Amino acid sequence: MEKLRPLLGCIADDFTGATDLANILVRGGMRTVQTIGVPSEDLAASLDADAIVVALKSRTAPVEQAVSESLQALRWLQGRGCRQFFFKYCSTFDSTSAGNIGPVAEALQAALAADFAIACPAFPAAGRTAYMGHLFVQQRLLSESGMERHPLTPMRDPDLVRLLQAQSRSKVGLIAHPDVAGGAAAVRERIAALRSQGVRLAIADAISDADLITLGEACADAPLVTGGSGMAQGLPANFRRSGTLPDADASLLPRIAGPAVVLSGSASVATNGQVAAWLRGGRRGFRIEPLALARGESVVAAALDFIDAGETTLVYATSGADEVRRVQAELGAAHAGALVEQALGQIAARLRERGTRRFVVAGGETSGAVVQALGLRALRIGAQIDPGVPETHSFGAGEPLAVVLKSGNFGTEDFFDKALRHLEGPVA
Ligand SMILES: Nc1ncnc2c1ncn2[C@@H]1O[C@H](COP(=O)(O)OP(=O)(O)O)[C@@H](O)[C@H]1O
Ligand SMILES: O=C(O)[C@@H](O)C(=O)COP(=O)(O)O
Repeated sequence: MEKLRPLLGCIADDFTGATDLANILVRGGMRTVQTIGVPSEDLAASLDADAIVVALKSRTAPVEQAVSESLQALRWLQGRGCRQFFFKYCSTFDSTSAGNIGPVAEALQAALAADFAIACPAFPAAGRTAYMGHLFVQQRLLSESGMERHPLTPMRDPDLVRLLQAQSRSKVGLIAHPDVAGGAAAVRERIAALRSQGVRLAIADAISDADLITLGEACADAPLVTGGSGMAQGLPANFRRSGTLPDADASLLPRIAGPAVVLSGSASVATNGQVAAWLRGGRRGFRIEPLALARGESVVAAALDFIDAGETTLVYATSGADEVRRVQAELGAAHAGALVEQALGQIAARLRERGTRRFVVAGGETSGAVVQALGLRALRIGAQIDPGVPETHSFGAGEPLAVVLKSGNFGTEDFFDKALRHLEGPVA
């Protein structure tokens, strides 16, 4: 088979966010692989894809580190021959108070000699919309959505132009909704006007998928696009229009058989509902107690004893906000998180040795820990299970595994069952 040259090179600031973006690209008909960090050259040879997403863990890293890792990823993607580049951040614009999004976007712009880039975190399918430069989560402004209390990236300003301007050296502008509603030509006109005023980065409004398609079309010739996963929705059509992307189902993956496990270290509201629904259904569950881990009890061994290859087990540290606060007050948030992540990582690695082949993981940080403990290097992206969450298969690191990485906020209440049913699906 002829080897594909990638068209789109993406840099994502976290693992589940990378998977979310890859899912959008696959739905747009682009065969997509996600790499765990910047890959080594030996993996490059097996990366046959229309789009490559390099997953970094740079969202909460110090600014200089986020910039240097993003530039390293860019150089690697340029070396693969990508024609356009996408910087993916969270649909809630998660950035530290020092602000990684502006500096990374500006560094990528400088490296690509791109004097203008759009910035649009909107993802209406997940309830994130941007209007007049203000970001909403469902019906609430970002700063009143709960995100203002996020432990690592508290989002207290919903005015994204002001926020991005505070993070950036260059002038930030706005492509407001009336221009977006006017279609791709109106957006291009607005971009030309902003450029003539010296604006180099502009927040773009979007309240619907149609708006995102318009913005994507307007960015057909842009060397760099930045945004949430939704902003990538319109990009595959550009490649198809230019004749570089054939019509194909990009989501086909063969079936991987073998025992399954669900690992949840996510503390978010959606995951709490999913864990509760699983347990309410009388399904097998093993609770990881961070305080027991801190006391040095053999929690990992107990979990491994409890897990039954015949019946899928949920291993979870997921707890309500009050319980997490109580644990964090005792252990410190970072230590508590590290203990849980390490335990879930160890359990995953041991289960793989015991023959488990299918892993459903909940939580961004948790996914990072599990993927690293399993030594995964790259994932081929399959069909969507729920918005933002596709099935993936590992490759380039031993026998392939079926892996589902669920961002904390994503998925319906029956997500774990749905994901397991999906992995059982017909052989492609
Ligand atoms: N019961 C708990 N007490 C304290 N920390 C926890 C608990 N359960 C999970 N954690 C930690 O909270 C963090 C959750 O982050 P993440 O995995 O990104 O999911 P989410 O962002 O959906 O909450 C992880 O570091 C995890 O180890
Ligand atoms: O854009 C989004 O909302 C997601 O892709 C994402 O990045 C979520 O991050 P986590 O909640 O940390 O998984």
